[in-house]
Amino acid sequence: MATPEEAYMRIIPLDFGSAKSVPDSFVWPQASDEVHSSDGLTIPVIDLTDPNAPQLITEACQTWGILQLKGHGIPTKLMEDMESECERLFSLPTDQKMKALRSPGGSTGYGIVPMQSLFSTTMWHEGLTIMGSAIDHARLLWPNDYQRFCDKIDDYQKQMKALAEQLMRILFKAMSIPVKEVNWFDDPTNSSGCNLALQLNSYPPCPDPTRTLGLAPHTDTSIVTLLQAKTSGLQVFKDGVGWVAVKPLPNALIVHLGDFTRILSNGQFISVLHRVVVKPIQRYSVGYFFRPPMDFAVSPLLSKDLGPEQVPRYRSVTAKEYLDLKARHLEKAFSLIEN
Ligand SMILES: C=C1C[C@]23C[C@H]1CC[C@H]2[C@@]12CCC[C@@](C)(C(=O)O1)[C@H]2[C@@H]3C(=O)O
Ligand SMILES: O=C(O)CCC(=O)C(=O)O
Ligand SMILES: [Fe+2]
Repeated sequence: MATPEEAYMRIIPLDFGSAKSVPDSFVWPQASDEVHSSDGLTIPVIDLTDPNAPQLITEACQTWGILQLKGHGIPTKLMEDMESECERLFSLPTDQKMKALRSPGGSTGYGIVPMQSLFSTTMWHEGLTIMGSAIDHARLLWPNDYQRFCDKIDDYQKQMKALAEQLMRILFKAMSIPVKEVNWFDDPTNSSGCNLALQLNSYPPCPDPTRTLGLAPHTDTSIVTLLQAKTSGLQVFKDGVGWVAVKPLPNALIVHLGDFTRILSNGQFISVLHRVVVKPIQRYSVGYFFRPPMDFAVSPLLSKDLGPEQVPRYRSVTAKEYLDLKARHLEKAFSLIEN
């Protein structure tokens, strides 16, 4: 298994900007799988200010595990600023971006995503992972002009955290789980341990989009992921249907459930399998990963009023244990914790 750095080196010889063709090492045969986009089938769109939002969100989580959210209250200006910060970051010269390279086994930094090291084929993608303050990476990327980036990232994370917590309360209520069951949730001191993460994604223009993939099929290791993207490229897998294209509505946020909610809900909610296809034009996305503290015991929070017959489908694991299983086995991690 290639180390992240070795895997990364498979990308550096290819300066995406000047690629005239897709090298064999980037070829994903499944990239040309048939996808639903013309038959009108798409993911639910819900307005958070709708009085029925909790019910609608719950249904979307049980049937799709993903939805587009309007009325979320995140300032449009802030979302646009994030898009332009992505543009400013990923249009830096490669050798400048390399100064913030994610170190092998490191959890933050520039370059490939952790799951890349599980595949022998390279994804048409570059990213920056941030946990907490972005200052360490920003100082490497822009030695004389890093404050603006850090301020935007801080503001964005603060807003996203508040929205993620609001959604969590809705989901926990739907699972009829008293929020007090997960003390880290309300405990302001502990919430700093929530190991939240921000992932900035760049999918450079691709000369032959049907030959490669931006991100391979995966589920997120989160409770919930809040994603912004201006253009299409995200596809979600729906059982019995196949790949369904997501067409982002202007200023809407894509909310998808991660593995931890599937475990907490004892399989009632879906952790949506998704992938990203690429195009001849540049695409950016920003994902906010809301995750519990590393030492939090993740197990089905069986609600009392769903009756004693509720059998936990998964054994209890700490978030750290599950992350390690996921990093090594990707989707197989679920079968490794099933009772
Ligand atoms: C906070 C996170 C969540 C990460 C790891 C870390 C930073 C980057 C995220 C992704 C993004 C791309 C898919 C994925 C599977 C990957 O390899 O990197 C995600 C992973 C996870 O959701 O497990
Ligand atoms: O770019 C996208 O639309 C999705 C990105 C994603 O799945 C991720 O960052 O985990
Ligand atoms: Fe994802």
